[in-house]
Amino acid sequence: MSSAGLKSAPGGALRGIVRAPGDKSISHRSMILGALATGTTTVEGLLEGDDVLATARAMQAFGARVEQEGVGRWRIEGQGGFSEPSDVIDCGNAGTGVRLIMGAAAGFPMCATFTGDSSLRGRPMGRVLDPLARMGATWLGRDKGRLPLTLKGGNLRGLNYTLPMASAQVKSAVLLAGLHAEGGVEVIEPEATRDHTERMLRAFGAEVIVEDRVVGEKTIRHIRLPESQKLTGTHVAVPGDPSSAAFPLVAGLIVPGSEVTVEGVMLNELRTGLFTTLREMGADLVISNRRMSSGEEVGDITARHSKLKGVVVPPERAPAMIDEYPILAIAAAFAEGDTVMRGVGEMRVKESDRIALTAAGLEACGVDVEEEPEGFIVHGTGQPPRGGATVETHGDHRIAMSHLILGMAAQAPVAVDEPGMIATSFPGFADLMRGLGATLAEA
Ligand SMILES: O=C(O)C1=C[C@@H](OP(=O)(O)O)[C@@H](O)[C@H](O)C1
Ligand SMILES: C=C(OP(=O)(O)O)C(=O)O
Repeated sequence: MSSAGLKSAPGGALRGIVRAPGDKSISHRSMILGALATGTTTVEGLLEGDDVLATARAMQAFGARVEQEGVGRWRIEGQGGFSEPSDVIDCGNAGTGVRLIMGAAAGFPMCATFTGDSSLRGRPMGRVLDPLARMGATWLGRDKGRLPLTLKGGNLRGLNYTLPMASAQVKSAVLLAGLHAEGGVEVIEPEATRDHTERMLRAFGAEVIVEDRVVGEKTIRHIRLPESQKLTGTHVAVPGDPSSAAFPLVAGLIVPGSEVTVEGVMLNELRTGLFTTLREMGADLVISNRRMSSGEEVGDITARHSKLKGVVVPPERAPAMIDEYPILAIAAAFAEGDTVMRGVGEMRVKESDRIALTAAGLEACGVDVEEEPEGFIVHGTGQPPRGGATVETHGDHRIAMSHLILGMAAQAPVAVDEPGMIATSFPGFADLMRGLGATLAEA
């Protein structure tokens, strides 16, 4: 990892056609389900980011054979289950990796010790450990369920679990544990979250029953996994990541004269809240070439420089864009009027406290931001912000990329520390942006 910072500078229009990197959520899941399944799983378009590579190593440690066959092309020989690892499982920076793997591992009668980098060791794991403990798993670790911790699984009982927070990671951990629980599991979602685990379980041959029940004004989703599901290896084509596509697309919207197309972006509506919001702000975003790929809709998205206006983002949209608020806040800094983002308390427990760091980064760049306990408001003036700051990222890839995009259209360059962390989700970010014409240099 480079210790130098990275700096972006305002320059000419951004133009070109690029491919979105593979979706991180689906990439993790393809490794984990491939290892749990019996037989061969082949993956194309895998995101070879640090988070997913940590999950690949973990799957090897649990007994699967995992091999890279070419760029983005991987083969996993699953053993139909996990065997006890002989060393600590280090999930690096990945909340998705460790939470889903703990869920999967809980199904087997063995001990596994998990850790991660300093950011991951600070993130709450109780949200996964609580339902797993109710199913009969035990764990030993620090107060509040922070990593490192040791989990002992096996002989799980079924569970009917209402998610206390909108979290696809918690839902997925319960479903994966449920593969080996007597009576199966049911997860009840007060707010629907990304459904990649459900879709992929089906693709591997499991029965997953999803029912939407209307209760008053709300629709509550019930996801049931009956007991004794068998997974069989399959082929997974990983679609492009909308969370990564967001960066070049917002750059296209805020840099004058730009036209940027990102091809092959997944359009699952539980992931595309950002694009809906940007359109409400007046963004010229056009989706073309809609098609299906491995059970997910994908399309090409073109962004042209646009005059944006502030909006109130409906809080119920948060699960469909939870990782995209930092880059939305950058777009909001160029918009005229207030952009109100509420109901996003979950942002505080990501790789960093993303509400605090987005607000601090924008303020350092001359933008007026109001922070609230569970949200924030960006007061845009319709003019490019001043920029001219070095932004602290606390090792958060999305905070780093967001502020580098800001620097491409601000009045003065913007630098970020720890740019190496960008490789957790978007290893080719700097080169891809340079290919579009952006000015990015070591700082
Ligand atoms: O399930 C997933 O792949 C993810 C779920 C989200 O986390 P939560 O489940 O904590 O909301 C998201 O922030 C993360 O980047 C990926
Ligand atoms: C929150 C994120 O990932 P994770 O929870 O997997 O670390 C993210 O990629 O923005």
